[in-house]
Amino acid sequence: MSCASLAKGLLDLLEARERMIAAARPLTDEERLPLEQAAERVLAHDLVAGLDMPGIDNSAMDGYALRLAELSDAGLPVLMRVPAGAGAQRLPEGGCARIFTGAPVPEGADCVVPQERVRLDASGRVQVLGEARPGANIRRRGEEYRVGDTLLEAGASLNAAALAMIASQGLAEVAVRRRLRVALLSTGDELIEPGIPYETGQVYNSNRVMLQALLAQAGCEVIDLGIIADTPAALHQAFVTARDRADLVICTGGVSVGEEDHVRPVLEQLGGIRFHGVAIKPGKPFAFGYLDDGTPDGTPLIGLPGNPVASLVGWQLLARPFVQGCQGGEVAALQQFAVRAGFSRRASPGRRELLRVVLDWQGGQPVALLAGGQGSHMLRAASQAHGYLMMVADTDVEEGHDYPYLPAGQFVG
Ligand SMILES: Nc1nc2c(c(=O)[nH]1)N[C@H]1C(S)=C(S)[C@@H](COP(=O)(O)OP(=O)(O)OC[C@H]3O[C@@H](n4cnc5c(N)ncnc54)[C@H](O)[C@@H]3O)O[C@H]1N2
Ligand code: MOO
Repeated sequence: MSCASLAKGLLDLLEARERMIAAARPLTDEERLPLEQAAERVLAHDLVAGLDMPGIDNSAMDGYALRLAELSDAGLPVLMRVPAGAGAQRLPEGGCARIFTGAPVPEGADCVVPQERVRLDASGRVQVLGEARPGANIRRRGEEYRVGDTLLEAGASLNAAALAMIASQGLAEVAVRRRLRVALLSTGDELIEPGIPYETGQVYNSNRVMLQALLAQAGCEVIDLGIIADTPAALHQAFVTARDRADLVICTGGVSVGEEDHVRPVLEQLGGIRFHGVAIKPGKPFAFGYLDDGTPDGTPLIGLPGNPVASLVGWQLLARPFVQGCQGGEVAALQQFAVRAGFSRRASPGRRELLRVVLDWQGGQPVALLAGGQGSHMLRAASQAHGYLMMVADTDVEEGHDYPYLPAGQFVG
């Protein structure tokens, strides 16, 4: 989208995202962890294979290992039994071996025939039914990778399969990047914590638990500073405390333009703003800057809007890639593909709107339907959406036309 069509003073979403990614300075501190504590952490160094995989030629099936050249109508006697875990052995001439999945293929054998494809005659000799091919059902030593190969690159996120692969190398520990320490604070005198009796005009703090969950999913250590009073002095004090304890400060609310919105002026006093305002709906009053001298040597601060869905979108599209970059992880490009809209909707002037939608499969094709109310305070649709249908600023959605769809799954973790 050209900048000319953006609402005045607002950055385009993709430019703001690029700026956040470029601003991230990867943490260099690392720690060694037992594998059972390393799930979803970021690998600190390339992982190089110390063992061939598989380590031996082994059977992929329960069956019989044999020499193809010795097969005849007379069948082969079973001369040995090789369970998984057995040591190296040689197949005697003129016979075959009973073998099990994962067991070492005895030297000399060039094929494993699954037990379903043999018949044992009255004397217990093995007759192969159908054709047997050289090398069939033998998993060769090193066929997946060899000693010295790079298995994972530094920055990889340790998912369950990655942890299993590290374990399969015989390693009990792994070096990972230290968790990013994030100070989290909510502003707003109307806010009360869940569990407290409600009085008219008050608002339960829903951003706090949402961001705690999102930060935990992203592998951060959360320093929760709770609700801060809506005064410049209280916010000033909270930012100083946060700055001294954390690598990054995230606050929600008070980031718009009213006289009750103190985030921007206090950030300007204590450091400097890099940008404020992104041409998206929800999520417009997103702010990014640094405490201390306002340069990247200071502590970064992200101001998310108070409206809960605006806060969620600001996290997913802008704050999360910054956090991933700071953790030394990979920041994937936004995943999107075209999906048909099952509704029509008027455009927002000057902002891309991210509609919370569910996919309905109609005749094998996905069709996007609104997941519910689209106000930036409406959590119900956000909690049920499968993803976002991204509208172009100033362009209406017309039912039956295709639009970019961003699956929500890409924002998890
Ligand atoms: N004159 C203008 N007014 C507003 C503009 C604007 O450009 N000009 N922008 C609007 C947009 S867009 C948004 S988004 C909001 C964001 O405002 P703030 O970030 O300053 O947030 P608050 O005013 O503090 O709160 C907005 C809304 O969200 C509720 N809230 C705040 N914190 C929480 C929380 N932790 N949990 C649940 N709900 C929260 C708060 O009660 C308000 O209802 O500004 C528009 N206004
Ligand atoms: O950008 Mo705000 O999030 O529309 O409500």
